[in-house]
Amino acid sequence: MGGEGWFRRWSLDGEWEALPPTVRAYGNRDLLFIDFMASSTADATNDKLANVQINELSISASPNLQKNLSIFSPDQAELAKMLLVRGQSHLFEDWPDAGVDDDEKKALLDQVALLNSSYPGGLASYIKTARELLADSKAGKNPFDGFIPSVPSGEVLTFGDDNFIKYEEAGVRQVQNAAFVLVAGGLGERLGYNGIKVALPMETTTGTCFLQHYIESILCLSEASCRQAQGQCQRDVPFVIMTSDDTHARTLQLLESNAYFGMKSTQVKLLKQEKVACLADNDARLAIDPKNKYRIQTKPHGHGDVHSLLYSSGLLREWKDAGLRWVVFFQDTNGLLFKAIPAALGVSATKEYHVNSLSVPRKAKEAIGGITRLTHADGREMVINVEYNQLDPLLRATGHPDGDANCETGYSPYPGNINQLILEVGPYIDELSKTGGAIKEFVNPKYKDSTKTAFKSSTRLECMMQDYPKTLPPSARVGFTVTDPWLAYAPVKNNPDDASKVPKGNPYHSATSGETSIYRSNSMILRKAGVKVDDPVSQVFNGQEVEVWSRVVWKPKWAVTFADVKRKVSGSSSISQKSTLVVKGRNILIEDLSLDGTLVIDSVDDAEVKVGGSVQNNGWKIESVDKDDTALPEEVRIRGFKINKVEQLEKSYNEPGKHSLKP
Ligand SMILES: O=c1ccn([C@@H]2O[C@H](COP(=O)(O)OP(=O)(O)O[C@H]3OC[C@@H](O)[C@H](O)[C@H]3O)[C@@H](O)[C@H]2O)c(=O)[nH]1
Ligand SMILES: [Mg+2]
Repeated sequence: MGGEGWFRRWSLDGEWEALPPTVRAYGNRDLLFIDFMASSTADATNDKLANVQINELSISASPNLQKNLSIFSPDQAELAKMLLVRGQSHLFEDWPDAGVDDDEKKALLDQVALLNSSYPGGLASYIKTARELLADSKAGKNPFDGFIPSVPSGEVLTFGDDNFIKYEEAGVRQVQNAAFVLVAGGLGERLGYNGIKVALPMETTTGTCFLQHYIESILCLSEASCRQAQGQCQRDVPFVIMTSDDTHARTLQLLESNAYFGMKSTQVKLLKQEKVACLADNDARLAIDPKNKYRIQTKPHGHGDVHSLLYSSGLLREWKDAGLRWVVFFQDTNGLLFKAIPAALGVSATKEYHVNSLSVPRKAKEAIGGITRLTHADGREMVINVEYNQLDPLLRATGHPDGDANCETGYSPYPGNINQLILEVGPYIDELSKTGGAIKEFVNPKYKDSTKTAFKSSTRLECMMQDYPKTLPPSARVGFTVTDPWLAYAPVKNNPDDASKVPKGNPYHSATSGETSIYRSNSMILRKAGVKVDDPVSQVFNGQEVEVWSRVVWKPKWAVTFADVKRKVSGSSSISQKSTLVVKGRNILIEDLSLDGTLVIDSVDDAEVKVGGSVQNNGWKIESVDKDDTALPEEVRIRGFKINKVEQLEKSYNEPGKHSLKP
C-alpha cells in the first residue's frame, strides 16, 4: 500500500488492513491502529506514533464503552477491547451509562465469548477472513481464477453386477471400523416444512421417519459386519448427529421419545454447531440484531462446521485410538443413501481412498454440485466439488460457451455430488491437526447496487463439508464413486411450487419425488433379484410428473445389501403396479409369490417365514390431495398425495420356528 491518502490501519507487526473511518486511534499492547493522513507508506510507519499510550487509546476510541467498563469481568473487558481493535466500536455506540441495561450489556459480551470460542482462531480471525473475502467479492474475484475444469474419472458402479457385489461385501466388512456422521443442522427453509427434516416420514406407506431408517440401517449394517467377522466385534458403531440451535432440542426429543430407535443412547452423540456473526458491510462490521441492539445478529455457518466439531470435541481422536478407520458423512433427507453406502465403503477400502465422495449422474442445472478436476497453470490440481451456483460461470469463463449443459448421455459430464463422503480417519486427523478443522470459507453478499458498497441484508461467512479436500496436499488420495441415478439420491429439499418449476426431466428434489423414488428404487432392486415387477404409471402430484411404481418397502433388518435381497427372494414372483409390499421381519423368504393388492408381513427374529401363493385384495391407493388444504398435516401436503388403506393382508409371526404363508 502506498500513495497519498488516509491510512487507516497499522499494526506493530507492520501489516496493513482496511478499517472503518470512525475510529482515530486504538490498539492494545500488541497492536496499534491509527487513523491518519500520510503521503507515503514511509510516513505512515513514523515511529513517533508508537509512543502512544496504547491501552488508553483503545478505550478512549469508544467513550460509551469506557463508561461501562466497570460492569464487566476482566475477561469481558478484554473481549470488548478486542472488538474495538477489530473495528467494532459501533457495537457500543448507542450505549447508555452504566446502571442502565447492564444485564443486556453483559449478555452481549457473553454472546461475544461464545462466538469467539466456537470459531477456529476466534472472532479476530473471523473478522480478518471476512474482510479478505468481502474485498475479493467486491473486486469480483473468481475463486477458481487460473483453474481449468475438466471431467475427472472415478469408480463407476453398476448396481447388481459382480463388481458391485464384490464392493458391497468388502464394504460391509469395514462397517465395524466406521463411524457415521449425519449433518442435520439445517432447517430446510426451501422445503417449507416447519418441523425438523429428519422427523419427516421417508415414505408414507409405513410412515417411518428418516432418522429411524438411518439408525436401523446403521445397526443392521454393523450386525452384518460382525457376522462376517464371525462375531469378533467389540464395539458399537458410533453415530454422531450435528445439530444447530434450530434443530437440537427437537432432534434430541425425537430420539428420546423413541428410545433412540433401538440404538444405545451412549452410541449416539449430538454435536451442536453454533451460528456465526453476521456482517453489515465490506469492513466486516458485525451486524447488530435488528430486534435487540445488545445482540449481534447470527446466521448458520454451513455444514462445513462438522469438521471442526469432530476435531474439537475429541471424538476423532477417540475413534482413532479405538482403531476406527472410516468416517461416513451424510445429509438429512436422503431415503436412498444407505443403498450405496456398503459398496462405496468397499471402494474406499479397496482403492485406499483418503477421501471418497459418492455421486450420481447429474442433470445440467440440477441443484447439486459437480465433481470436477481443476488444473491450475502453476501445476496445482484437485478433484473437488464445484457448487451448483458456480459451475455454470466457471465453465463459461473457461471456454465452454454453453456453460452447464448436458452431453450426449443426457447428463452433465460432471458427476453430481450428493455430499456423502467417506474419509479415512488417519489422514483426516493429521489434516485437522494442522487446520484445527477450519474449512475454506466463502461469502455471498447480496449487494444493493453495482457499486457493491452496501448489502441488501447482512451476510456471513459460510463453509461446506465437501470443501475439506481443498487444503489437502497433492499426495492425498482423493477419489469418487458414481452410482446409478435411481439408486442413491432422492433428497427432500424443495417446496411444491419450486419443485414444479424444475426443468423437465430434472429431478424435483421434493417430498413427492423423495417418496416415489424409494418405491422406484426398491422395485428396481427386486427386478434385479428376479421378481417380475410391473412397469410404473405416470401421475402428477403438486404439479410434478412422477413415475409411480409398486409401493415396495422393507426394513433394513430384512436387507441392507443386494446380496441380502437375492438370498431372500427365489422362484418366480410377481407384483402388480397397484400393489404394496411391506416386509418387516428378518427371515422372510419370498418364493413364488403373486401379489395384486397389499401384503404386510412381520415376524420375530428367530422365525423363518416362507411367503408364496397368490395374494389379491383391493390394496392401498395413492390419492391426490390439495397442497393448500390446511386441514391436512404439512407432511402430507408437501407430497401432494396420501395413502388410502382400503384393504390388505397383514400377517405377523410371533413364534420362533418355521412358518409359511400360502393363501
Ligand atoms: O449450517 C448448516 C447447513 C446445512 N446443514 C445440513 O447440511 C445438509 C445439506 O444442506 P442443504 O440441504 O441446504 O444443502 P444444499 O442442497 O444447498 O447442497 C448440498 O447438497 C447437495 C450437494 O450436491 C451440494 O454440493 C451440497 O452443498 C443438510 O443435511 C443440512 O441439515 C447443517 O448441518 N448445517
Ligand atoms: Mg443449502
